[in-house]
Amino acid sequence: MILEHIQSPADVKSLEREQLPQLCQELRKFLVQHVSETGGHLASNLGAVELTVAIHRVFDTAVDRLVFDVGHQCYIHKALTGRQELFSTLRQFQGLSGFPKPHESEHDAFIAGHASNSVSVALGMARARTLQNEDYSVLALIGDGAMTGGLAYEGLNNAGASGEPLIVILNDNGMSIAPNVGAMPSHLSRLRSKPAYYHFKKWYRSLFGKHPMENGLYRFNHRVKTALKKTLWPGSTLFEDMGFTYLGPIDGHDLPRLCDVLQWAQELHGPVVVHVYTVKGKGYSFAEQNPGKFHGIAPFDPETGLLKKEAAESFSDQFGKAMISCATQDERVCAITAAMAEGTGLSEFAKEFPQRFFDVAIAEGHGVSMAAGLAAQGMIPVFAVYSTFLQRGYDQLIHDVALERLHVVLAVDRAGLVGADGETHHGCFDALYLSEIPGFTVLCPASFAELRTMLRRALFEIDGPVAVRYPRGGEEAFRKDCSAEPLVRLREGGDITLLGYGILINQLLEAAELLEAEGIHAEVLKLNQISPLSGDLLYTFFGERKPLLVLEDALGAGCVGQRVAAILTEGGLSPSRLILKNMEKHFAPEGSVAELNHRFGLDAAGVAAAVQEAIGHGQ
Ligand SMILES: Cc1ncc(C[n+]2csc(CCOP(=O)(O)OP(=O)(O)O)c2C)c(N)n1
Ligand SMILES: CC(=O)[C@@H](O)[C@H](O)COP(=O)(O)O
Ligand SMILES: [Mg+2]
Repeated sequence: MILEHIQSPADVKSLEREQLPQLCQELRKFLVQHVSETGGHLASNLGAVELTVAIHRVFDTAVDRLVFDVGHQCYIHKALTGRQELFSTLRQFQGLSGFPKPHESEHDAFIAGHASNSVSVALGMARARTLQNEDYSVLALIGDGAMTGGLAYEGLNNAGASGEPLIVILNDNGMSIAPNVGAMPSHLSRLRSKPAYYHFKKWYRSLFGKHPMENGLYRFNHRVKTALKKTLWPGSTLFEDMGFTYLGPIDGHDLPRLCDVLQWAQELHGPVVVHVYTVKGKGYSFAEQNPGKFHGIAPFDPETGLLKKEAAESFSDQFGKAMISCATQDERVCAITAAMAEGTGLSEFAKEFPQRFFDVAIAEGHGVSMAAGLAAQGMIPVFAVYSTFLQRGYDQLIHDVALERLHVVLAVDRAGLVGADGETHHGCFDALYLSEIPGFTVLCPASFAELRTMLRRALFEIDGPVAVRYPRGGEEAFRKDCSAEPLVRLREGGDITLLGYGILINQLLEAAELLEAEGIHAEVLKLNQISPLSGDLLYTFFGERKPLLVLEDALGAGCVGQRVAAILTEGGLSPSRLILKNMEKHFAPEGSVAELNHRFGLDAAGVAAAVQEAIGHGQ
């Protein structure tokens, strides 16, 4: 066994070249074994094994800066940088994160989770290095999916022209989570089919010995050749036009070649794109055959590739079905996804209504603006998007949608705590930022039936922009009936009001039971619409002044609880005591949703304890 002796990248460097294929084989086995137990992002990591080993052979990530894009492909890097023994805790509460985390290791240069920012971050680091007169390499490792995001082009545009030494490694496997879409993937696939130029470059370079950049003639020729090529050769790549030296395409599973090319890229001492093509899921047949399923997978049996526990029906599944029914009824209904068709439950819709389904790639801002355009011309666009990724479209929501009160519907999936993906992926902001935008109606179903009803209301009854926000996963214990009213009383009680929205209502109902056993009678109110909040409606429910607890899996500042309390105070009905149970100013880490709710005191026990502390037993 080689892998068990790898404690740091220095151990990778000290291996003989002949030992490297075995290391790669062991790494793949290690990945499959661990991810099958914990769940995680398997396919992308399997495809990046040789590439990561090559990076550690050529660079020193304790000094050189390796910026991962998205970061879901960092597992091999973690295994090679002293974190192998933590893999049994991968993506668990207080365990090893599934994404790069600078606080975990000096080898993790930057945090990651959201796509397409790596080139910008790397350019910032490269500029800092130059300003500080230091000498190290900066690398951005970006996939072809992440390369469809607009932010990547802002970075490339700036980096290519800057002349800063910076290496962008483009790991092109033809896949986002699903097959990649759009013009850029087509450009890349054309490049993949034309490796001849790279071979010529390689041969020409070999004429100048081991370190051609040290040869003045080579350096001069390189500059002349680049200039001539830009002027005369119309087939140059987008990257070259942007000011990068383009090296590729290179077989990303050919380790010796990868090492040579990375060395070469380092010596070029300018903006370089290394275009590597890989196979997503490489080396594990189930993942190679079905890279989408193994992109991010729950625990599975490594022998059969089957999930250990079949996933229960989710809000996303229900949303997908409801969308088919709405689109059947009304030809104006369209669906938009930003590379998350499967995750948002839209795969069947895409098959049934291919003309009215738009995958815009990893481009949430564009998705919002395109929805605005569709709405402006009389269609009913529904943009299904994870809460966390919608953050990328905040300006477009205000500028392109809200100012003209366009009827754009947002299906905000993964609202609230999401679990194992951790701080970069929780949807703890949308309830605040959507409610802030004038004219937005924000609906919060707590059951499948409510999701169906609210989606219909959003599409066919409510004017202007509407968001329907619902959580990751399935229904909980809440009574599965459905209420369309903006505010509903679920339980009577004279000692305190417990107010919540979405599935957190389950914790409130459970807390009310716990409190009842202690002799505290809690009323439970459920907000179905968190914006706009009607004073008149609130006043009818809060006629009698008593303590109020508001439960939210959102940040504290600007939360619904604060807004409700302000409205009540304005109406002279301020609660006798206000208890806001939310995440205050904390980013939640990874962990199961139940563990995280417990950590922040948002579970039934936490709510009951807060009530008891605030109003005591003697009520
Ligand atoms: C802004 C943003 N939108 C969506 C996602 C969800 N997402 C995570 S990985 C991924 C596909 C990335 O494809 P690629 O960069 O090619 O990496 P691969 O998985 O193929 O290695 C998507 C859409 C995200 N992380 N960030
Ligand atoms: C890395 C990434 O951003 C996605 O793969 C994300 O992890 C998907 O999350 P779900 O598992 O909730 O679909
Ligand atoms: Mg890809």
